[in-house]
Amino acid sequence: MSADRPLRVERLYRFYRAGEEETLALRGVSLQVSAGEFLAVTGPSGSGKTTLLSCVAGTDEPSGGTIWIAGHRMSHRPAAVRARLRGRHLGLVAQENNLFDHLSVIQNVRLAQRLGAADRRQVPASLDLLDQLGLGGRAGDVPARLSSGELARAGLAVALANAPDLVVADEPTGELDQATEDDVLTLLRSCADRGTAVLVSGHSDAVRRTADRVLTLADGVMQP
Ligand SMILES: Nc1ncnc2c1ncn2[C@@H]1O[C@H](COP(=O)(O)OP(=O)(O)OP(=O)(O)O)[C@@H](O)[C@H]1O
Repeated sequence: MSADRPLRVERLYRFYRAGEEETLALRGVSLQVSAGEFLAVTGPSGSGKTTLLSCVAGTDEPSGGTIWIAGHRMSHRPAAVRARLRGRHLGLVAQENNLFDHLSVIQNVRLAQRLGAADRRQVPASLDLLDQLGLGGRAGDVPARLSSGELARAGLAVALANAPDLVVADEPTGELDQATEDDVLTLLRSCADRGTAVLVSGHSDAVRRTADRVLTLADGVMQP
């Protein structure tokens, strides 16, 4: 087991307590994603997918277990350390768009690059990245002028702004029409084909078909 795999999750637990009520959302989940691999996590509503991906992204803290991102421990670290690791190693694809409305597409990408503080030599030129995603002609437009497909691409450009080791997308295709869903999955697939590790949650057959490997969560437990 290599220490510098883009993602390693070991025996992850997450309890939620709300008053008297306790929910065990993750019960000893382990998984790994290799460079260039597209892993889909599927499972019924409430099975723990969002909880798992939030812990991986460091926006939530697990109750037990360990998460390693590109050889760095993400779990049980202060929020500021998790945010720094997220900026350097992770690209997050948000369900709602992750763009600032008053900035153009290219300004959004450049802002993500300034905040991410990744190794500058690895960071793609912002316009090259937009060209790769078919958005070169939209660089100067604000999000309100983009179609839903272009918005999804622009969100992905922000996620890829710092050449992340791992892209995490929680149900990225949830609200999208079929053509835009196919578009987003094709782009995530090509990220994996260029060597990035990709972790996606989702229900659809298209997500399952696009992935190299599909794992199923049920009631917080990864199914064999
Ligand atoms: N902040 C919270 N407080 C209390 N319980 C929570 C919280 N977040 C999630 N849960 C519970 O944890 C379990 C897993 O939820 P989670 O959102 O991770 O599932 P999911 O598989 O992503 O569902 P969906 O497909 O509907 O998004 C559920 O029982 C949910 O009610």
